[in-house]
Amino acid sequence: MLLCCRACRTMFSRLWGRGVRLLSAPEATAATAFQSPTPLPPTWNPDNRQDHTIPFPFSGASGMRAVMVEVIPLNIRPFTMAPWLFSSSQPRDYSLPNSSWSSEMQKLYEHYNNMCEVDTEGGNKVKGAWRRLPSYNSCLEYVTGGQGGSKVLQQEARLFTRNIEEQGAGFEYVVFMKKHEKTCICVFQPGHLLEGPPGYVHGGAIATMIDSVTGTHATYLSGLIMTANLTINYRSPIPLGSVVLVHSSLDKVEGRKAFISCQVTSSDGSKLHTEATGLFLKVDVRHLLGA
Ligand SMILES: CCCCCCCCCCCC(=O)SCCNC(=O)CCNC(=O)[C@H](O)C(C)(C)COP(=O)(O)OP(=O)(O)OC[C@H]1O[C@@H](n2cnc3c(N)ncnc32)[C@H](O)[C@@H]1OP(=O)(O)O
Repeated sequence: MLLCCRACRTMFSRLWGRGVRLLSAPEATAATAFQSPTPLPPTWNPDNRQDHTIPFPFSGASGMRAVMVEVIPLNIRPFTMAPWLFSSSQPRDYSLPNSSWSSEMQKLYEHYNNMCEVDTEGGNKVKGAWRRLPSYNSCLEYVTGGQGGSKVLQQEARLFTRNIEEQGAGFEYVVFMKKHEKTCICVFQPGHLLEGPPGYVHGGAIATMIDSVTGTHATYLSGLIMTANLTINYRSPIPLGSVVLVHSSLDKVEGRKAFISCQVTSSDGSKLHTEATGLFLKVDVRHLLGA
């Protein structure tokens, strides 16, 4: 971490005593040498090819004094760190269309969105079978899970799938839920940063999407949950930049356990890419906070 501006120094002061220390001059030199500019591999899309370099050493406004500090990993859980690290003002809904969405993605979004409940001019809601689930940091009003759950989710931390700033580069997706049938469908457009085999999506990125969609589904049905088990079979590769559907359906609930199955298919449903089953356990908020 480089203390180069007021924001960095503010964050540093918040983290001081929680696993952060100043580096000595030789240590700082070694750290900067280690982080020299590294070109990343070319991206999957020939039209989109560019060398990504990390500008370093930092060349900020003149007159600023940069200091290296080391962040020592401590047993600090992300939920307890979140309020200091993420402090933008208004939560943004990352599941709304943006300019990176292909026309197919947009079309599928509109298809499901047109079947969702809508607000009328009189302020009433007209019921549709489907509901669009807003992204992690703007979903509080819909979450089952009581006050404790709300407190955890009230923070503005983003699910990591929503942490790639460049639109279209990572996980572009929107989830819709059909509550009465206990199903969810996610329209997913994987971007070039998710590359695994050349031109195809990395299996870990597919697992991430499956966990996120089924986990979100379980959260809306049961409140706070954690994934206990996820079993995945990869049937056919997913081309980067394509649009696929992630189908999630609740199989059964047994006490704290929700069993959910999932299929990833091509957008017309004709090709099966991946199938999975997951077990989600309802947890107390204290479990997440490590109490
Ligand atoms: C609004 C949207 C925003 C929210 C949107 C969020 C979307 C993203 C969701 C991402 C979710 C994640 O990735 S969560 C991160 C990945 N997961 C984790 O890190 C979980 C780590 N594991 C744990 O914390 C724990 O092991 C738990 C919570 C899973 C279970 O612990 P526990 O609560 O103490 O339960 P325990 O007594 O052990 O077990 C209870 C019962 O479950 C069974 N059980 C427990 N684990 C397993 C297992 N792996 N496979 C089979 N069965 C199991 C036990 O046999 C027992 O059955 P019986 O004897 O009662 O019959």
